[in-house]
Amino acid sequence: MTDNKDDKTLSVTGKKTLTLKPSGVSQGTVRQDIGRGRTKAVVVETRKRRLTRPEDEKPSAPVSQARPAEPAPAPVAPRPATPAPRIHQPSAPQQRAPQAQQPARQERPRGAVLHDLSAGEMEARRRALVEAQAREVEEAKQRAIDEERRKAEAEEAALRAAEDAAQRATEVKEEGTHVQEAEAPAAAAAPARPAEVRPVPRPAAPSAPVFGRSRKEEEEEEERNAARGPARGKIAAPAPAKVPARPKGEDDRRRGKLTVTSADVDEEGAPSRGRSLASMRRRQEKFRRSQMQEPREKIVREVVLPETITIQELSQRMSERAVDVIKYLMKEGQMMKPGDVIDADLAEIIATEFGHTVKRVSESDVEEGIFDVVDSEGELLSRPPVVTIMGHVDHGKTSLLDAIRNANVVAGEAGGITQHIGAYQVEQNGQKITFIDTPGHAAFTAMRARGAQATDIAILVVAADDSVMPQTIESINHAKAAGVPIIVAINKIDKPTANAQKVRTELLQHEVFVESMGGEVLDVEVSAKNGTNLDKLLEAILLQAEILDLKANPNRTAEGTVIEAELDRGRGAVATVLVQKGTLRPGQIIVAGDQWGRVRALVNDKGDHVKEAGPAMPVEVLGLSGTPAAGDKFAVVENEARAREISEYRLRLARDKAAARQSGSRGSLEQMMSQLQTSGMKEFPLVIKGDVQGSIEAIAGALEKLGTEEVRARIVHSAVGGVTESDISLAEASNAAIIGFNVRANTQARQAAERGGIEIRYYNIIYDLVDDVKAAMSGLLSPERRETFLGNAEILEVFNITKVGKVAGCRVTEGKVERGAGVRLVRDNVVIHEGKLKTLKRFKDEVSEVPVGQECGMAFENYEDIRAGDVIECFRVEHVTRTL
Ligand SMILES: Nc1nc2c(ncn2[C@@H]2O[C@H](COP(=O)(O)OP(=O)(O)OP(=O)(O)O)[C@@H](O)[C@H]2O)c(=O)[nH]1
Repeated sequence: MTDNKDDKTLSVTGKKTLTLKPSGVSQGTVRQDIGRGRTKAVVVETRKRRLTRPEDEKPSAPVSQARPAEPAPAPVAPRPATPAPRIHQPSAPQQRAPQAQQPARQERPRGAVLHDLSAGEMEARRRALVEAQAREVEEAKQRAIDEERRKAEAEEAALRAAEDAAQRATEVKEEGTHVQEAEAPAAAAAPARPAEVRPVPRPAAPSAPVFGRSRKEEEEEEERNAARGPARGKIAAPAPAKVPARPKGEDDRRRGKLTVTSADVDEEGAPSRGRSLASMRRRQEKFRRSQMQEPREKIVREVVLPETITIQELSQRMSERAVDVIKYLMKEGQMMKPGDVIDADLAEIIATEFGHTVKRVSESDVEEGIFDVVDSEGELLSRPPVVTIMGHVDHGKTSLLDAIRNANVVAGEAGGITQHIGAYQVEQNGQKITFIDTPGHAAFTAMRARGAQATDIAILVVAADDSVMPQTIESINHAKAAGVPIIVAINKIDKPTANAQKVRTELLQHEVFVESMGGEVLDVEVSAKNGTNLDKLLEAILLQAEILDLKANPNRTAEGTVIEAELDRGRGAVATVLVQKGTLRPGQIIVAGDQWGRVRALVNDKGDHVKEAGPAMPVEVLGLSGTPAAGDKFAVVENEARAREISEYRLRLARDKAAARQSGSRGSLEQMMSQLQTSGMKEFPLVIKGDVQGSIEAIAGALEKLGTEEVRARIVHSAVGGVTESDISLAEASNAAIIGFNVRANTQARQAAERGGIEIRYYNIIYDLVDDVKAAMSGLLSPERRETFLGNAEILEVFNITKVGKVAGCRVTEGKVERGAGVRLVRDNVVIHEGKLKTLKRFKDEVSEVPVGQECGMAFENYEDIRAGDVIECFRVEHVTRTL
C-alpha cells in the first residue's frame, strides 16, 4: 500500500496534485475540479519505465524508437503544454526507486546519450514529443466529452430506475409485503450507477502516464483497470454498499418515496450525497405527481360563450388553468392577462384548442336560465300572501298599516319593535302575511311597470266618511290592470259621519262588487284608529290567499323583487327585497337589476340578522355593489363572473334604452300600434285625463263606438285632472297611450313620461282625438285580402324536361298571365291546386307576362300533376288595409 512518507507530490497545476509512489508501480490521486467547489479524485498509476537497449545498438536508438510511441503525460491533459515538460523531465529520475538514487546516477550515460544526440535528432524527438502531447490532449478532451455523455446517460438511467421504483413503491398497498419489491428496483438501479454515474476512476486509469508503454501494454492496463473498477468503486461510488445501511433511505422507500443514492467523492475522498440526490428527488417527486395526474381523463365540456369573455372566466368555464390559456395565446403571438376580454371568436378557437365544445350565445342569452326555472307541482309549498295597501289620500293607509303591525307586535312580543324595512310580516292564526309598506298605487304600479308582480292582494282603503274619491278609482284601475284581487277596507268607521253602505254603492259604479252587494270582493269595516276589526281584515286576507292558492318552491335558488334600496353610510348599498321563490342565504351571489354582489348579511323586518329568507319573506340585503331600483327583480346566480356579466349586460341595455328614447317615444300611438300588432293584441289601451267629467264621458263613448269584433279601445283609466306621475306609471305598466283633453301634465309627470318614453297627446277637439285613435286602431285590423282575376290559359301539351320537370305548353285564352302571379289549376271545373308560377316562357325566353292568344310555357312551383286540357287561372292578390 501507499507509504505516505515516501510519496512525492508534484504540483501539476494550481488545481491538481500528483502523488507518486517510489515503488516500481506508483499510485497517486489527482484532484480534479468538477465544479461547484468540489473536486474528485483521479487515481493515477505510474509504472516504472523500462528501457530496452540492445547491447550492440547505439544508445540513442532505443530511446528514439521508444519515445515517439510514448504517451504524453495525460493526467494533466487540460493544460498539457505547461506540465508536459515538467513531468517529463523529472520523470526519468523518479522512475527509479528513491533507495536506488545511486544507480540512477549510474544510469546517467542515458542522459549522456540524449545529450549526445545530434541537433536534428533532438529536433525530431522534440517534435515527436510535442505531437504525442498534442495527441494526448486531444484524447483527454475526447475522454472528457465521453465522460460527460456517460454521466448524463447514467443520470438518466438512474432516474428511470428511480421512477420505476417510485411507481412500484406507490403501488404498494401493503407496506410489509411490498417493501422488498420497492427496494428491488432501487437496488437494481444502484449497481448500474457506479459504472455510469461515478465513472471517476475509470477514465483516469487509461490516461495514466505510463511512460514508454506499448499500445498493447496500454490495452492490458485498460483491461486491468476495468477489472479493478468495482473495487475502486468503493471510493468513487460506494452508494450501493451504503444503501442498505441507510435506514432513512429504506424508510423513504417504505413510504413509497424513492431514495436514489449517489455518491460524489468529497474532499476526503469519502462518498457524499450531493446535488444529484436532491435534484433527483425533486424530479422523482415531480414525476410521481405527473403519474398521479396522468390517469385523469380529460373531460370535454360544453363551454358557453357570450359575445365577450375574460380569459379568466373562459378558463374557469373550461376548467383549465388560466396560465395554460395565456401560454397558448403567447404561442400564438398574443400577450394577454387573465383579466383581458376577448371576443367569442377567439374564445371559441381557444376552447376548441383545449378540446372542448362551445355553445355561442347572444348577449341577451346571458340572462338565460335565471328567471325561467320552472318548478314542478310537487316542489311547491304554500307561501304567505303579499299584500299592498292602496287608496285615496288621507283615507288612512299608513294608519292601517301601523295598526296592523302594532297590533301584531303587541299580540306577539312584549314591547314595541321598530320596523326596519319597507315591508313586514305579521302572523294571524299561525299563518304569515307579508305587507309591503309602500302605500299607494304609484309604488304598486311602478313595480308592475318593471315587470315585478310582487303583490298578491291589494287592500283598497276607503274612508267611510269620504267614500270613493279619484285616487280610489285610480287604485281600482291599477289593481285591475295588474290583475290583483281587491279587498276593500272601509276605514274610519269609528267616525260618526261614516257611511259604509255609501262606499259599497259607489264602488259598484267602478265595477267593484263587494260580497254584501252580491259580488265576490271581500269587504271589511275597520277603524285604524281604534284597531277595530283588524283581525277580520287579516282573516279576509288569508281567505283570499287560500282562494289564490299561493305556492312557491323554497328549495331552489332564490329570486324576487327589490322593494326599495338606499345607500347607507355605514352599511353601503342596502336593498329591501321580497323573496318570491326559493331561499336566499348569506354568501350567495345575487344580481338585482344592474347591480350585483355577494350577500353579506340578511336582516329581517325586526332588525335581526337571519340565516335565510324563504318565499314571501321581506329582508334587507347587504353586500350589493350599488342600489338597484324599486321593482327590479333579483336572482341568485352561480358565480361572480356570471353576476358581473348579467349586470354589465343590463347596464348596456339601460344605456341603449335611454339612447332609444332620445330618438322616439315608445308610448306614441304609432309605436304602440306596431307593438300591439306584433304582440297580437286587439285591444287599444288608453289613459284618458280630461278637464271635466262630461268631456271624459263623451270621449269614452265615442271611442267605444269605434270598437269592432276584432279591435276595441280599452280605457285603462280615466279621470278628471291633469296628467300625473301615477298616470305615467300606469300607462307604462299597461302599455297604454295617454290622452289629455284640455289638460296638461305636471312637471313630475312630464319628467316621468320622458324617462319612460311615454308620449302624452293633447287634444281640445273631440273629433280630432277620435280620428287619431281610429287611425291608430285601424292598424290593428287585419288587412283585407283582395283578389284580382288576370286571365286563363289552357294546357295544350305537357313536356317533361330534364332538370326542370313538367312544363305545360299553353295558350292564353282570356286576359293575360303574369309571372309571379297566383295560379289555380282547374280540371273539370274543379280547382285541384293553388300556388305560384315558377316559370313563364315564350320561345325559351323568360317573360313577365303573356297576353291573350299567345302560346307560352308554364311550370308550377312545387307541383307537377298537370295534364293537357287543364285550365290555368291566373290572379293577383292584394292585401288592403282596412279602416274602421
Ligand atoms: N278617526 C279615524 N281617523 C283615522 C283613522 N285612520 C286614519 N285616521 C286619520 O286620518 C288621517 C290620515 O291618515 P293616514 O294614515 O296618514 O292616511 P294616508 O292614507 O296614509 O295618507 P297619505 O299618506 O297622505 O296618503 C290621520 O290624521 C289619521 O289619524 C281611523 O280609523 N279613524
